[in-house]
Amino acid sequence: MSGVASGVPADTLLAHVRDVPDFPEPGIVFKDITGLLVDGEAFAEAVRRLADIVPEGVELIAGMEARGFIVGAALAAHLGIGFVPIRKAGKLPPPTHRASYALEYGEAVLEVREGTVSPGARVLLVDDILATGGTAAAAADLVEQVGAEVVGVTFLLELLGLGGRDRLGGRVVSAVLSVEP
Ligand SMILES: O=P(O)(O)OC[C@H]1O[C@H](OP(=O)(O)OP(=O)(O)O)[C@H](O)[C@@H]1O
Ligand SMILES: Nc1ncnc2[nH]cnc12
Repeated sequence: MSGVASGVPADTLLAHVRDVPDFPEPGIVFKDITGLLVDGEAFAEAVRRLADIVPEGVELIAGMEARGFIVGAALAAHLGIGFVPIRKAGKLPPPTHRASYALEYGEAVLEVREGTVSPGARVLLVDDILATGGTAAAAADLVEQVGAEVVGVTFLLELLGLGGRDRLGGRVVSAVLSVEP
């Protein structure tokens, strides 16, 4: 499912990502992608670049609340395939499947509505940022709980040095951009 790579350098996209020190808590440098989303050309370029690195054979995209909805749904529409929201606890009516996880700042529970991911479906997980990998690992557990296959995990931005890839074990992991945290 490769798209045509454009000539826009990756650092042009990175220039739209703002560093916010000590947010949401002291010691965290928050990578704010709002500037990339609000610029139509940059957002479109980001979606094309995500499409370029989608593994072959993906049937469905699952995105993690909330920023994974933005990039995941845009990518799914670009590719013409379906999108499943993986939500934080308490947002979806029952019945749901659940998985708990820890992230760079705090802990949370993810849920997916029963019946939205079919057993055997070839699913690509999509999120904006890979940090410790806790969110993506929990989302992968959820998808596998229902008997579907995680064919890859794709991010807009990978924060290097936080062990995210290690946390995702032998999975196919790809990212459009990468930076030191
Ligand atoms: O690799 P990890 O350490 O798990 O961190 C990455 C996750 O953290 C952020 O989400 P956050 O939970 O802040 O929620 P949001 O998308 O609702 O802002 C980001 O959008 C990823 O989902
Ligand atoms: N440093 C960071 N910036 C933005 N989102 C994040 N999610 C986890 N770590 C993050």
